[in-house]
Amino acid sequence: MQHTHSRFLLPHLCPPRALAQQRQGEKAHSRMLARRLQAHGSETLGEAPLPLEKDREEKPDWRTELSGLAATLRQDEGDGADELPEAELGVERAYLAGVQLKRHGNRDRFALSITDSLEELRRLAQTAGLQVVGQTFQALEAPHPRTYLGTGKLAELAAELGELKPDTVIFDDELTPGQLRNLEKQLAPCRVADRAALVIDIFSQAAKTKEGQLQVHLAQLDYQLPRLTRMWTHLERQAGGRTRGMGEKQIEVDKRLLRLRMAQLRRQIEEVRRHRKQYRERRADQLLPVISLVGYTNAGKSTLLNRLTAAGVLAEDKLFATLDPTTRRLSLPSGKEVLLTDTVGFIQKLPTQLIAAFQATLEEIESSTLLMHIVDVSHPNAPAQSASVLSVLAELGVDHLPLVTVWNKIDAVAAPETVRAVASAREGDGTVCISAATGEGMDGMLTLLDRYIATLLLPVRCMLPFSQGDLLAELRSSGVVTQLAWTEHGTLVEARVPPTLQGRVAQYAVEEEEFRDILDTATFVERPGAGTDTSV
Ligand SMILES: Nc1nc2c(ncn2[C@@H]2O[C@H](COP(=O)(O)OP(=O)(O)OP(=O)(O)O)[C@@H](O)[C@H]2O)c(=O)[nH]1
Ligand SMILES: [Mg+2]
Repeated sequence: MQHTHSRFLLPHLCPPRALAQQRQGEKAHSRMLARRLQAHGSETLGEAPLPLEKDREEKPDWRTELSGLAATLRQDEGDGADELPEAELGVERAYLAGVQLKRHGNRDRFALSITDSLEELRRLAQTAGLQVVGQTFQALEAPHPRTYLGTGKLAELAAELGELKPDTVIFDDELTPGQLRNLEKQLAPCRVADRAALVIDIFSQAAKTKEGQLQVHLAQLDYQLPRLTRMWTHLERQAGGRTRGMGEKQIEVDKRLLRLRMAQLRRQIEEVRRHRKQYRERRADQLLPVISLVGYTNAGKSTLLNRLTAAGVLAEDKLFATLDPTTRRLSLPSGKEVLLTDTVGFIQKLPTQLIAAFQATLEEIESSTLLMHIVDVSHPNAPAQSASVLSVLAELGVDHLPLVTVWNKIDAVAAPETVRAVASAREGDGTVCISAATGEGMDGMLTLLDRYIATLLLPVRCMLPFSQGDLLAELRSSGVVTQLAWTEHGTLVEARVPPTLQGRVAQYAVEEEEFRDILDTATFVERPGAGTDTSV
């Protein structure tokens, strides 16, 4: 069961393999020391010493050193080269394979072309630290149910793999457990992985918070559960098929253990969430409207959060740079304060295990007042990326939330004027064009947010006792107060407020008619001006 404890699904990042790499490294280091000793005329040439922990601490990048050493050894001594192939030094070579669907239904009008999808897979592979050595695809009505590719194409692929000798072949779609088993048999010794495992591994590398790590671990186990059988085929091979029963029994035991572990993880996630929620509820700014930044991975969500709030979130040209949500306060031009949340990016063919595992994080999105859909308009596949974000939002059941579309990276498009014209002609309020990198378009975008937020707030009319001064202050800060009057019984308020605040003033609510009556007799009345200013 060691595979279930590993942090990664792809073999290149598994601890056992890392260990093997380390051992290889140590051997090489020993050989280097031995050769140095030889060069310096020492007589001690027996068992060369292993590098001490201390040595390694002083040279944190000992692998880089080893790569150089491996090259030297290859030149110097033929035998050394066999023991230190590139893969053993941390660079795993991968080959990519995909299927181009011959017929797209209307739903897939915006689906990525196979070349673009493979290009994206290449970027994913690189993000995971793999070196891509080649790629291929086949046009099919649908992936072959047993082998993903057709028989002829598979033979071709096997021959190509024989030539290029990559460590792993990665398929562009999630393979069924059956496809995975068959492909492993036919493509051995090359290992077989799929897009889902790759994305889950990248998430695993990126998760920083406890909750994020638990969620990724859950996704890994969920992915492994139906695929467990393959881990035990060696038992059957060893005994020429006679121990078949034993292997199967073991699988059952493993599956049960895995399910138990998953249940435990779910409980832990729930626990962490409860803590976070309690903490959040104690924060006063919980009552502010929440705007969530959603969008395709690498669209520029974190860059925008950083520009607007100096959040200092890591933003880089890398897929899935952000995994754990970050929230910051933001003042809109009207003076209204909102919370802006940066979320995990989406990708086409998002593994279902991840959607399930990230349900907790995505509930954050669910409780948003407004979504801001950030699109990298400079990307050649922007329409396809947009469409897949919208379909993931629908899959998550949050497509009912109001959404503002923001076309980012306008600085990087060839014809910005044309793009701007298309944007402003779009339905509804149009689409704002910005550059999170240069700051262009920020004012227009913030004004639009102000307008949206004002319309999204719910109307309330209430009579607050004088003892509820704090609540009145909250109404002013997170809502838009439209009328205010002082009476001998308390403060009469008409305002538009975020849904969270509406519940809290409900007990002081007054009907419109009653409101008018009290207003007529009020001693002092203020009309701050609807929707424009809250500084009453
Ligand atoms: N030219 C240009 N580049 C930008 C702009 N905004 C972001 N970028 C770059 O795009 C890359 C991705 O930006 P991020 O902010 O990390 O993107 P993200 O949406 O948070 O990505 P994930 O967290 O990976 O989902 C970085 O290299 C940014 O510097 C922009 O307006 N113009
Ligand atoms: Mg990010």
